[in-house]
Amino acid sequence: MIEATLCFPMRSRSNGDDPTASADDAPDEVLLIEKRRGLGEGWYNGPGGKLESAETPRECAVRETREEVGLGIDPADLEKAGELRFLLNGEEHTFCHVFRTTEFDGEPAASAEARPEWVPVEDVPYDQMWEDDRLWLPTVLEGETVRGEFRFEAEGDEPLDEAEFVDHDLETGVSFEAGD
Ligand SMILES: COc1nc(N)nc2c1ncn2[C@H]1C[C@H](O)[C@@H](COP(=O)(O)OP(=O)(O)OP(=O)(O)O)O1
Repeated sequence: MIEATLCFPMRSRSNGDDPTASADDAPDEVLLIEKRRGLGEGWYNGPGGKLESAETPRECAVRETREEVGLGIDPADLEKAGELRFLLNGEEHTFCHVFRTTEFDGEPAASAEARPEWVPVEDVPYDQMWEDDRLWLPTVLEGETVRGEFRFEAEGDEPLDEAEFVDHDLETGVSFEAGD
């Protein structure tokens, strides 16, 4: 079983040029990446990746976001937003910790792994993303929490990103342990 993370940096569009903007404006843009290699290549997703040994999920989300798009994040500024279990042919394939943050340093920059893009939350390109994303990501981008199980079926040794999405269970408004 793979343990992995996804991180969704968010900002308010109006905090840029709009003189009437307030720091309290709700975040309405999310930083997505177009994945350039590996699992989910060519699709949009949040920055993220697999945990390295002895790394916590928060440390992984911080490291992957820095490596993929160059943003600096304090682990304490990550808000746990979800836990997703992906099953392939009935076996647990990936357990994914989802984080959201509005606190980060720097400007996103492309890397060998990812091309970053700020996207208004109403324009998230779900037709160019993992099929499960449209079920849980809107809730995460609204500031809520999710816990879900998503089941995929594949022929032979087909990888997860070529498998067929079959069904799911999803719970919203869940609580996570402090520090999770
Ligand atoms: C099955 O549905 C999925 N949906 C979404 N949105 N994201 C998923 C799904 N399955 C896996 N993922 C995420 C989890 C990780 O963030 C990435 C895959 O990461 P990758 O395998 O590329 O891991 P890295 O550590 O970055 O890769 P390297 O080994 O190349 O360093 O997809």
